[in-house]
Amino acid sequence: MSTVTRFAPSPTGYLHVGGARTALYSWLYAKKTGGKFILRIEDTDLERSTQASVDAIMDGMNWLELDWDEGPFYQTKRFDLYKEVVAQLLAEGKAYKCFCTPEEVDAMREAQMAAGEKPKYNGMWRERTDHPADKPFCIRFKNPLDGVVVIDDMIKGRIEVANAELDDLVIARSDGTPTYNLTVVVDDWKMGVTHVIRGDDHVNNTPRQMNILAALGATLPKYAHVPMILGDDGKRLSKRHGAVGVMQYRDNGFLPEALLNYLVRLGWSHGDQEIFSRDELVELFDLSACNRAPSAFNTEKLLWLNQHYIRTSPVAHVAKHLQWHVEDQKLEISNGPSLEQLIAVQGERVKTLKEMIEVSRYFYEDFSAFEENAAKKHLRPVAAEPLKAVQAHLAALTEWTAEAVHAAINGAAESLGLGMGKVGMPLRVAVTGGGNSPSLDVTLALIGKDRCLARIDLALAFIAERGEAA
Ligand SMILES: Nc1ncnc2c1ncn2[C@@H]1O[C@H](COP(=O)(O)OP(=O)(O)OP(=O)(O)O)[C@@H](O)[C@H]1O
Repeated sequence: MSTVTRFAPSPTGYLHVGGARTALYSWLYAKKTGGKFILRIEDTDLERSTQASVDAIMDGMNWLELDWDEGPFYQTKRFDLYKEVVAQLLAEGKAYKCFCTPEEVDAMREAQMAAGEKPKYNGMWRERTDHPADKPFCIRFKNPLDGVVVIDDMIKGRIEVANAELDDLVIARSDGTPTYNLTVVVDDWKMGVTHVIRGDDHVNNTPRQMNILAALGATLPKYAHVPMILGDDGKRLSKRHGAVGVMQYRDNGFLPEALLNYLVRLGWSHGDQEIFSRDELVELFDLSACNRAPSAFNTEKLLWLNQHYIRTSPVAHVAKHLQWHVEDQKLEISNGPSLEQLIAVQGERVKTLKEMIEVSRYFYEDFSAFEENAAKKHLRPVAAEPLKAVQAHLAALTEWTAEAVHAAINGAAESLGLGMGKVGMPLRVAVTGGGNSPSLDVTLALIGKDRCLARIDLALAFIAERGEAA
């Protein structure tokens, strides 16, 4: 039987990294075993679910290239099926009508708590047949009274839960709508899910769901409960706790493979290997090697991985993702270096694609002011002579290449008997506006001759003005 896994988010916001990692593990397991990965939208909470959230979740999955083989299936479109299953359980005596009012259920719980007992529905309507004709009712599942449910969890190992701990779960509300555990059970069953890989926030639901599946005569799937990713506050990341959405990482300049590599390692390891290509992951990923403990998000490591992928990925691929930031930051790049050229000079120097564009504007745009600290330090009156000399050497060049620029800077320094630094730093501030840039020869070559000469004029004017003011 081939593997079927699923990712089943509730569309109540964007896809955050906790959900994304759980989706990734389900996706990897399906790919690894040559099976199918299903996307199911658990949208039965009508008040909180929105189509915009469904779109945001799919955007996140698309960006991470977690492609689904089937779906998205919407639970709200499957109510007839759920109702049929509830009716079947009722007809077979595996579920029953409960006429308790919410007040009665509350009173029952309060009395149990006052007596020091664990609050639990006491099954008072389980065997009754004296059903009132005109009172609303919900439908409860007849949970077995004895025995234990054993979850042979692929990550957590064996978990045993006594049936005595589980009460008779409501599977349909008094308005006839099915409840969460019922819809999940029906879908996992009808969709032929063989492996339920989900966050361990669901582990308490599992024995209840297994009992309902057994009552339906369904083959039980295998379960793998993935530990939570925790936020800085030590609580599980969730939309309600302001977790960062996957697309925010795109906006912040991360490559999808860096986030994917980071997420897979956060909770799974293969020896001490840190870098995994997608193909390697499909080959090596193994649920039994997942951590049992929760993990905390570490941005430093993600940045390190991002830098690695910026440096080592095919330049055309990085350029494709960089283009998004060009547009996002509204940079006009037609009259400057190509993105491939930019990546070649800045790739080693930045940690994110966003930063790459932020620090590269001078290649494409003139600036109206020099960075204050850099100018204070390097555009002083003593810099005027070296700047004039280097400008003359540069102006005389007949070809504008990094080598020629290099020779011109050297020539200017030698003519004045100065070290390279005395010429180089003022020149850098003059042409880039600040004190940080890739190597000067390459930088000037990419900025272009006319722009460089004009910017040196501006720097000289700035120095002159400064001299007068002093
Ligand atoms: N912090 C987390 N770490 C790992 N997995 C998570 C985390 N939060 C949710 N998941 C898993 O992601 C999947 C989708 O969950 P869901 O759509 O309910 O997201 P959610 O963030 O938990 O929602 P909400 O914030 O509304 O509680 C489930 O399998 C869930 O267990």
